[in-house]
Amino acid sequence: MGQDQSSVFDLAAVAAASNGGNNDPLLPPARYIGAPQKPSKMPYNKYVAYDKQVPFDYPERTWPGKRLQRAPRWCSVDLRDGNQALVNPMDSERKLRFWNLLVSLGFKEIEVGFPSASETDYDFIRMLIERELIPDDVTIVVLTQAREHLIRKTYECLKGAKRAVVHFYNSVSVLQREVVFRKDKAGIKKLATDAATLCKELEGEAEGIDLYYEYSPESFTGTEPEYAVEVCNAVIDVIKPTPEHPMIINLPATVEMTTPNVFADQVEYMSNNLVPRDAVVLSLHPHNDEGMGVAATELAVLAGADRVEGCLLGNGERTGNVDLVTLGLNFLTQGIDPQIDYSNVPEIRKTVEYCNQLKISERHPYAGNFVFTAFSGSHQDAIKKGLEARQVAADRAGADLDSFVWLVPYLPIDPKDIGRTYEAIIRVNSQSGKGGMAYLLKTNHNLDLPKRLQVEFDKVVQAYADETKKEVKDEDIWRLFKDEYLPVEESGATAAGAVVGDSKDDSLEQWGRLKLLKVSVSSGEDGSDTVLKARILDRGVNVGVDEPVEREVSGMGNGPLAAFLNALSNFGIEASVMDYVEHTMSVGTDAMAASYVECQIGEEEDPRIVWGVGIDTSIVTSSLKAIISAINRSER
Ligand SMILES: CC(=O)SCCNC(=O)CCNC(=O)[C@H](O)C(C)(C)COP(=O)(O)OP(=O)(O)OC[C@H]1O[C@@H](n2cnc3c(N)ncnc32)[C@H](O)[C@@H]1OP(=O)(O)O
Ligand SMILES: CC(C)C(=O)C(=O)O
Ligand SMILES: [Mg+2]
Repeated sequence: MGQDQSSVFDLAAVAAASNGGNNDPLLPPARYIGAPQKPSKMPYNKYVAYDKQVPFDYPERTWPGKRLQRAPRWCSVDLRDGNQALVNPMDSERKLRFWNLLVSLGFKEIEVGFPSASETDYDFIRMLIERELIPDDVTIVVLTQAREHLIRKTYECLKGAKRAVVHFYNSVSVLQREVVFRKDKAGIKKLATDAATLCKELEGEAEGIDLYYEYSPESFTGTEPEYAVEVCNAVIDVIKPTPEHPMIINLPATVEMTTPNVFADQVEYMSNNLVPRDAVVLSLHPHNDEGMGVAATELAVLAGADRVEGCLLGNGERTGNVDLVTLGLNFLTQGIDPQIDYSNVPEIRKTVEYCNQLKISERHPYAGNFVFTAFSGSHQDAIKKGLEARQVAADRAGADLDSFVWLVPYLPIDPKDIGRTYEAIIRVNSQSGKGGMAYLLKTNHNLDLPKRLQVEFDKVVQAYADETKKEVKDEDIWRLFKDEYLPVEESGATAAGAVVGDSKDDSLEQWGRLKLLKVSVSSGEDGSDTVLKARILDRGVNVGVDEPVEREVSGMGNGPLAAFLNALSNFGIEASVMDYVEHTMSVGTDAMAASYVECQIGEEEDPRIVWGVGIDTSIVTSSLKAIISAINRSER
């Protein structure tokens, strides 16, 4: 170790002794409700606040006032950093599959491996070069430590490539200088400049290759930014990039150890102090140790970074490299072209999971199974209303719905834009409300239930959800709905003259006293009243026990509904219609209609308010069936 500082552990111990360095005893107590929180047994005194390890402030920062305006240059490091983090590193078949995916998505810079580290990496890169699998507009990047034999091997591997970036790195952090390299600042800087000098010397062996360089002050986040500038500028001085032939200075958050605002300050400081800045592509290589990789990257882009390295769906060392899919789609949702084609996220996910032999989480942004699914009632209600309002607004504007502006509560992106569907947007469980069930009935069964009917049927669904304690699938909702509202057909038979639209489902118990078999409607003699004749099966109140009887009844009224209610008085049933809604369910000659009636049934002093539903090819018949449905339900 050099003489320019005492041990990092001594400094840390001093800071830790003062409560990690940042606990402020003078802060007023936090406001709270109820009992105060108790001190935990967590060993916080072991840890040292970031700015006590590497003091840094940058009041000149300008990034907080900036906004994202264009996509950075993207570089995938899946085949190198992602690969080195896998339980089973990719074989050449998997690497090639990943490579093909990256090329097809539009990546123009791809780090293809660490050729001096393994034969697999070396051979894979040779295969790409020799089989001419690298499109002219794609640049490969190869990584090497700043060590002579590894650099030499790297150049050997590149022979025959058209264009390549040699990426060399060495750690420069306070901790690694002391514990890994056991060198002082000057010694670490020399490691970097020696590597740069060797690279320049080896250029003779890289004849015919359009060669570029990338240097990473590894563990940048644990490094004094002033020192990182000193090392990077020394490397730049050796490489001598120009604006026409720039080099990449890549700032790795090898370990994420600060809040994103501090990282952005560090990056802006670097951006302002690298010389000559216009010959440098300033790059980020964020990891996600504290779960803020995406946030840190976005702020650091505001702070001046030109380029971002990461992995698809966030694979990578420990908690991963920053997720390029999330980043790209975050740009998209800000109205900025990500310049990478993420229009088929399920396909990307399939390939990434296959190649990495690792599964992503159900909640993974944009790609997880549940990210377009709402279980909770108020979310479902808002999504349903939002989708409907958007449709209305697009129709009003005469615009194509697929390209119409996307504003839907709880859905930051149109699932269709990334190859996902609406199918699973709304799923129902005990946390759901009427909106979810209504959405599924509308989307999957063309039934647009009136609001009060939704409220009524929701109680049935809710009771089922509470009883089963499971998700209520669309097929469950449909069975519950049929069982509740639609008269059940006798198993295996269709009664003579039966009207269509009855539910046939052998698994449902048959119930319901009345069944409409046939109906005819005509005008009365003076043309003012409607005369209705109906054949009705009366199975008795105790269905399956009482003997069924078929009865012909007739009635008159100022319309089919009134005439039918009048006819039903023959069964001693008193009913009146309070609300009536109908709609067609499909178009064409065999179009079906759905009717919903809210009926008051029974004595005036003790009436029951129930909804009934009818489905038929004839609107009139569907409305009569809806009345039968309501009456049957009132007696159930
Ligand atoms: C943050 C990152 O992701 S960096 C990339 C890390 N990726 C990988 O390591 C994957 C591939 N690496 C490997 O397979 C191996 O490390 C190899 C083949 C490259 C090198 O293997 P080895 O030489 O056997 O060993 P190892 O990696 O342990 O080397 C450690 C030595 O290199 C030095 N070293 C480590 N990194 C660097 C570097 N970037 N530049 C210069 N020296 C370095 C260490 O200080 C240590 O030196 P010492 O032996 O004098 O103590
Ligand atoms: C080699 C460097 C760029 C790296 O992967 C890291 O620091 O995380
Ligand atoms: Mg890394």
